[in-house]
Amino acid sequence: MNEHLNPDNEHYSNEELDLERKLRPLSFDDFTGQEQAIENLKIFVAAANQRDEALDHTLFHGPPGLGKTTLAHILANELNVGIKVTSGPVLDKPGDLAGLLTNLDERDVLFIDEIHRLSPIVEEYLYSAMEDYKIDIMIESGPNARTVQINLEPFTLIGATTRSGLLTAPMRARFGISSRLNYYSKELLTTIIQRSAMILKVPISMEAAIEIAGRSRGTPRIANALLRRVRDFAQIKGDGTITIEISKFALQSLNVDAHGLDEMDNKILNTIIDKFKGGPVGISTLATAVGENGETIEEVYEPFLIQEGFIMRTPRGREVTELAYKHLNKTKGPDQGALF
Ligand SMILES: Nc1ncnc2c1ncn2[C@@H]1O[C@H](COP(=O)(O)OP(=O)(O)OP(=O)(O)O)[C@@H](O)[C@H]1O
Ligand SMILES: [Mg+2]
Repeated sequence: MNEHLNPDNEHYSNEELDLERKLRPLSFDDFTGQEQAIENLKIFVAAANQRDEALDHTLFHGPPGLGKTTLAHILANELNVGIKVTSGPVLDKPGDLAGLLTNLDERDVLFIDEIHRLSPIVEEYLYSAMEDYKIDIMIESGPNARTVQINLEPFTLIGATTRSGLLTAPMRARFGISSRLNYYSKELLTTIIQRSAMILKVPISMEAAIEIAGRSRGTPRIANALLRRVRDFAQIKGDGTITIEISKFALQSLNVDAHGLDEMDNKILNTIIDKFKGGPVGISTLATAVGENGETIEEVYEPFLIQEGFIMRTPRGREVTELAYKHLNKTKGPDQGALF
């Protein structure tokens, strides 16, 4: 497994990487939530296994930290095949891709993270590999240079992206299976935190797990990260057990937002309130004001803010709700809301 090719990992310290690996579910049964997606995948995998065929190419899309990479590895495990891991920005020449593809065994998985960031040349090269399991490679150079077509073993490409809107239509069309991951409920995150605590061998009360879950922005990665930090507080300030008191104290010390909103979430809400009187404001205007790409706001930030009831989408743009004012301790100006 070429984990080192995964740029994802750059953001983590060794300790964190190690824990990430330990906490990562390895099978469908270990994986909590995303029920609809999992139920379908189980069927597709069972059918492919029964026919002894490669699983159809599969795309996972959705916000960061919800389990796309985890599911790619689970699929390889459940298919009982090998997996090679790479990512869009790393593959800059068709030759790199050819090397990976020709080393795949029958039914193996090739996982390409951040697949929306493939260069157009590499992407085009991938098309015939996906479609006919064939690629052209250039042999020799100079006057003798020529291309030969070689056959690949049937394989499964698994792509992951936080930005499905940036995938080209031809790329998207080549995935037989496409699965969108959604934010996790507080209940599911509580279960995930309890499972992680068990693996880390740290006792945790039900109340504490619920408290941490509520501050995790619907995201298992954040839930696990908070659990690890709260565990430190329990170890140093308490007797090692994660109680509700320790959790509240730790989360407050860590400045974790009561809803788990991150900096950009809060910036978006603050901007709509302060600069646009609470909205409605169009996505591109908002994007310029917060200095983020409009599509990123739509795919990565907004879904959570809408799900949690901080923002409403109206035909004239985005509007913040009462809950957003309350969350940010702001009051509506006199002329705000008067239009409605
Ligand atoms: N359903 C789940 N149950 C338990 N743990 C989960 C689940 N989904 C994700 N995790 C945990 O959250 C961490 C982050 O998940 P993962 O790396 O798969 O997210 P991702 O969607 O690939 O994120 P990114 O877009 O940033 O690459 C994993 O290490 C795993 O431990
Ligand atoms: Mg990932």
